[in-house]
Amino acid sequence: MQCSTGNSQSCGNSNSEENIKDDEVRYPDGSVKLRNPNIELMDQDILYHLALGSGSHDLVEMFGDVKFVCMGGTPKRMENFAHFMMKEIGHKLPTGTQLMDICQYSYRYSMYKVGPILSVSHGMGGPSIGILLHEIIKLMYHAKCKDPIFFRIGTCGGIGLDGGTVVISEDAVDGMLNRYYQVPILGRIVKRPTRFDKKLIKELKALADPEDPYDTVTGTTMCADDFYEGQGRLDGAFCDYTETEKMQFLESLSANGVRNIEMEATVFSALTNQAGIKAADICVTLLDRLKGDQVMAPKEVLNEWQVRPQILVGRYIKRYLQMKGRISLDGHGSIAVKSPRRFKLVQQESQTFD
Ligand SMILES: O=P(O)(O)O[C@@H]1C[C@H](O)[C@@H](CO)O1
Ligand SMILES: O=c1cc[nH]c(=O)[nH]1
Repeated sequence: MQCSTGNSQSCGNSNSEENIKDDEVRYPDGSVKLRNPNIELMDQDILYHLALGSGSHDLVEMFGDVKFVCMGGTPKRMENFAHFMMKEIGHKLPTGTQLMDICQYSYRYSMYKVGPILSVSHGMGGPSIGILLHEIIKLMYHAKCKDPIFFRIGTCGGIGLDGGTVVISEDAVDGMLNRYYQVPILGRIVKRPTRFDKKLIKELKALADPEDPYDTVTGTTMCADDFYEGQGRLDGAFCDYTETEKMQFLESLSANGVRNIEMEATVFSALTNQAGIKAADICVTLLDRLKGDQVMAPKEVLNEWQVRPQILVGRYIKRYLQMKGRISLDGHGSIAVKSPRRFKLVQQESQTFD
């Protein structure tokens, strides 16, 4: 297997774009521009799977202040993340109100809003996150959100990494190690390059605390279309390969820089890249796939591990808001500003938080 370069030639399709121009995806004030001329000609746009619409809801009023869109597979994780962020940024709900699932009547996805943070579940696999991304990107457009940043906070299988390790994706490849997301459109295969924001990756990595009782690493993420055979497991309902073949495959992934396997990275990186939206995928490993297939860690351990990507993203968001003067520097909740000097260095190094 070879990693393709992911440029328009190797993708072999005119829809793969190397450089997306700013004015194609942003209005001068930074608000999201859609690369679909049909939408602005429509009387209203029904965001069917979110149970929201541009005709039925005042989307600017409801979502205009959103800066961070955080997504992960399960409704419970995203509800917990919303509560966690509420404490972190000291967000107070109006008296007598509580956090509500904004999309409860979609019966598809769950969505919570905490100030400038949206916390949304995406279900399992490419098609599910793909539909969500279309509608969330359109939501950003209708709400006139400015330069939003997207995070996926997920789980994965590690390649040569212990359970509980946090992996920040540098690249996303499919099960053939192609650096593109391939989708049939009007009877043609369209290949969209997968690309994460390098600066964002660097900033996140720098926010890993040496005192964290787990490792935070970066590397290539393989995105599979299946949990079992698609990830070379021996324990699916079917298996037509040997353990030796499985191990050869996993070793070849490792040799190609793949550090984890999950099921959304290609779609997530390709569609955010297509929309000109900065994005990062941060997952915790639930096991080392070089040592087994079954997820055996006890529920309490898995629950603790799942929080680790949230802590990293929480640090990023909190520090962003602190730098923007939107929350106080002495901070709230459990993510203390342990090392302001280090944060300053991160900023100087990457000239971020613009
Ligand atoms: O974000 P989550 O934990 O849902 O992502 C991974 C990839 C699949 O959707 C799922 C498989 O168990 O977990
Ligand atoms: O092995 C794993 C664990 C979580 N999610 C995956 O897709 N694979």
